[in-house]
Amino acid sequence: MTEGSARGSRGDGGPRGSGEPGRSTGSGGQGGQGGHRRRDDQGRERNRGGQRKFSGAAPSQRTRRADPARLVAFEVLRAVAADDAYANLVLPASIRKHRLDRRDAAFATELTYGALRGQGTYDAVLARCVDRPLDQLDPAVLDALRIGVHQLLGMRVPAHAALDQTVALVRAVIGAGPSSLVNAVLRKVSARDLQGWIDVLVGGLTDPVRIASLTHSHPEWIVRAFRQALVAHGRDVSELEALLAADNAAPMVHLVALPGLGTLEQVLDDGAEPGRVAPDSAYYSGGDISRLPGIGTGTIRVQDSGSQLVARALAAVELGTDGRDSADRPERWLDLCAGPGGKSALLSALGQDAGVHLVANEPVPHRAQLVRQALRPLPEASWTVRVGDGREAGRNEPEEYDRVLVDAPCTGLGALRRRPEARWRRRPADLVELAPLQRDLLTAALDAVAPGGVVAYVTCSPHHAETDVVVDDCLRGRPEFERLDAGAALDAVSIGGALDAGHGASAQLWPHIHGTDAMYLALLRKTA
Ligand SMILES: C[S@@+](CC[C@H](N)C(=O)[O-])C[C@H]1O[C@@H](n2cnc3c(N)ncnc32)[C@H](O)[C@@H]1O
Repeated sequence: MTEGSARGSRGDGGPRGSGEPGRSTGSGGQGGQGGHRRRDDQGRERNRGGQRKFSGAAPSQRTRRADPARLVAFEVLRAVAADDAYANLVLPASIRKHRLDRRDAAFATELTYGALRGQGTYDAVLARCVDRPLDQLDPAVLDALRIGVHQLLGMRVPAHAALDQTVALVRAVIGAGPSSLVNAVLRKVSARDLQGWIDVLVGGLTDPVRIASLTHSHPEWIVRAFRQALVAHGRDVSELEALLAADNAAPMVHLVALPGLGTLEQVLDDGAEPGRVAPDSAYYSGGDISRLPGIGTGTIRVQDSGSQLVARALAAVELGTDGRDSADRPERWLDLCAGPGGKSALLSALGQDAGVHLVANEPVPHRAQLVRQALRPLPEASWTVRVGDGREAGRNEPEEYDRVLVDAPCTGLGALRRRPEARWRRRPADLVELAPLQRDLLTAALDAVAPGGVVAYVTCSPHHAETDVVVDDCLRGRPEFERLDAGAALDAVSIGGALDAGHGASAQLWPHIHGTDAMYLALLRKTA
């Protein structure tokens, strides 16, 4: 597991002056002696001077005041576990509530996301250090332990600080009772580094899936699915390690400037890097994006480069001429599953010069409202947002559209790096539940597309059951559809023009190869 190795390491710079604005002092840490921690702009925590020993004071005698950044991480983990909350929604609110400065916010973010992503490996380590099954622990204590373990193994926070501060957190928010247990367990954990623990966990194992699962903190069924998808798309199975590791690295925020509307100049001046695969894109890791120019007006949007590429591929791919009357009229495009509107906005911007009218369909009213917001920078006459069930599009509007995007509801297994808790929440049963909807939506799109028109079937998941299997099922008995080379279509709209996303019946983007979410694309053209 690579979590935190870059962002969470310590000790690569000198100590800062104690009067520095925004420095978090915490309280009573380091054995209740009032020791200060310092964090740099990335939230890395540093030693004040050399390694210190663990506190001599009994856990029950130590401070009860929790470091606010750790408190934030704890609150988010609790909300995720107890309320099924999404970390990326709860975290910013908790950071605001506790008024963390930029450094503490970075530390809290790394601690929260790292503890969530690493949970599989960390729980396996904890199981070796706790004298009872983990499900017999108070869930709040288990979350506090995970926070402690990530500091020790994923962030390389000095061991004494990780222990003392986690014990302080437990005393403050749970009570003095479990503090001795937490102290004792974390001491045991601190005896090895991450690799040392992984060696212990996988020692004697032979099943490569189990080994990869423990090493890279993914559920085994997901490891198996990734392995199968790599092979299905002609990649070497040895890439699995890199793919899993990519899910554990904190991803950069990807930005897109809507063509004809936004410019990235200022964002790049502000420290963003130019995107490497999608045109008019950038990568940003400088924190709060809301202050970036263009974000407020919606002309620059947060969107993974993979999502950008699949939308661009659909917009650019050649239509068939047979039976189409598009020479006489502007094209009509349909985004069948549009909420929250990221691809709708890019599609509409891409279609402006050709006078395209985009219908963005979304059944959930509040998500449809987000689509309207996303489309706000585009001329109102060029788009329609509709609240409706996409499954009815084929019956209600047969052969109406020239290009149809089916960005299907899916497990999201291709975006695990951006949704730290998702891998533990998803179940194989979700695939079964989503399967009929995915098929119905694609079938509706096949019916709604005009002769010569193209349907893009897209998922942010590489799982075979919701990608190629769905497309194969829906195309059975539909000889009027031809599969286009989706890899070539992606190449044609990418920077450099050679993405290596596969040139078979479908294309697959990968985090470890393309730096994108694992987006799947199939392009299906209706012949006359
Ligand atoms: C993967 S998301 C789409 C993301 C969107 N294309 C974007 O880029 O912002 C799938 C969407 O499908 C919607 N959905 C669920 N059931 C649907 C249905 N029966 N018809 C159409 N859309 C549906 C969900 O509400 C969700 O907004």
